[in-house]
Amino acid sequence: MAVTVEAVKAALQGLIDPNTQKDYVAGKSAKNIKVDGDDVSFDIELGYPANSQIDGIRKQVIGAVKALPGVGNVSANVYVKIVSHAVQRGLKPLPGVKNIIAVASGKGGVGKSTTAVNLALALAQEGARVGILDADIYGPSQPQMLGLAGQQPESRDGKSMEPLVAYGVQAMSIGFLIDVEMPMVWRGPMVVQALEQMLNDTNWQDLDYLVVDMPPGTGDTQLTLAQKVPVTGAVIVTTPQDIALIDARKGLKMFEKVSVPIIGLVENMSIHVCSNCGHAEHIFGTGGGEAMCKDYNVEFLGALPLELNIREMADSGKPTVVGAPDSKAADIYRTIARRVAVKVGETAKDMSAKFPTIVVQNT
Ligand SMILES: Nc1ncnc2c1ncn2[C@@H]1O[C@H](COP(=O)(O)OP(=O)(O)OP(=O)(O)O)[C@@H](O)[C@H]1O
Repeated sequence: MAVTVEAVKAALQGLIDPNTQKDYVAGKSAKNIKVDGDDVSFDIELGYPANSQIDGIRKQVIGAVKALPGVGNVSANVYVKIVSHAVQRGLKPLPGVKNIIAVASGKGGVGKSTTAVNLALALAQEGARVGILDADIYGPSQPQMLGLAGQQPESRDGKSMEPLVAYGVQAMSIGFLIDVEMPMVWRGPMVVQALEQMLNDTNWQDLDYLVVDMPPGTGDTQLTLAQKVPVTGAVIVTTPQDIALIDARKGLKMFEKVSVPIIGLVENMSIHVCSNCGHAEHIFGTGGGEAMCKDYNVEFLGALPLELNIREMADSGKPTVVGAPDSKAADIYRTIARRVAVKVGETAKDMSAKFPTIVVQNT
């Protein structure tokens, strides 16, 4: 029986992409299906970085098509194409940056910066071009966590700045631009201007994702930033205790108010496993993050344990994803990163480049 394009399509329709949970036809990944005699070739386009996934997906799709009666050689070109997605109405995406992901928290100290850096590193490990912008005015910690402490960005033309680079991730920090010893009342008003400068005057090199480590909280400064930074979506980090969750809710509402889609929630310091006896304790309570996600119809991206190693590695300039890539925690960060990328891929695409600028002239 001769093989047909329809039969190949049906076979791909019967397979679920393990990351998007959609079949390859409904998810618009299957392209260019060609049948030449017995031989079949097709493309599978993934909208998220997938270094660790490509081989598995190639085997999965080739296996299913090979099982069709009458099929000879099967070749599948599985590749990644990350596109730019829409930002808040009235804002323009940044040139050279396809997607900005804000990492925020309702209150300080919940592990937002640690989550942001591991998220950026995990996206880079999966093959994406990634930058991190440290806008955490209360404690800019990205230079330390990336082993860049003491370094300063260079300017080649006296106007724009070159990002520093660590582990393949381009980095810029508000700590480079303002005196963090200065009292907060003076720093506050400078934050918005400094952030705009970092966004616009950094020579970001062709980024798929720019992760922005936002200042914690839901005050005026945070609201202004949420309005001014052209983001694709926001990730909220919280710990499971009630008091942090109340603040996380406020964070979620703040982004909703300014029409920024919520990518999901990360629960940090979820459980503590004693490194001596292995006993597991929910120090900050349990189930709060997931319950909140159900209430607000937001994706629960994952939960990180409270683990000495996570803090030590971040402090030493080699966060878990690069410092202990084979650890369980690194695996959780990578899973969260993949979910974030898939979720970004599902938001509305940026069409601004497709429309001509319309100028109304009185003649
Ligand atoms: N899962 C974890 N296990 C152990 N320590 C952690 C974990 N996550 C973060 N930490 C540590 O907790 C401290 C606070 O984390 P971090 O700076 O990421 O929080 P933050 O929410 O960004 O705080 P702020 O916004 O106030 O700067 C850091 O010392 C960090 O190393």
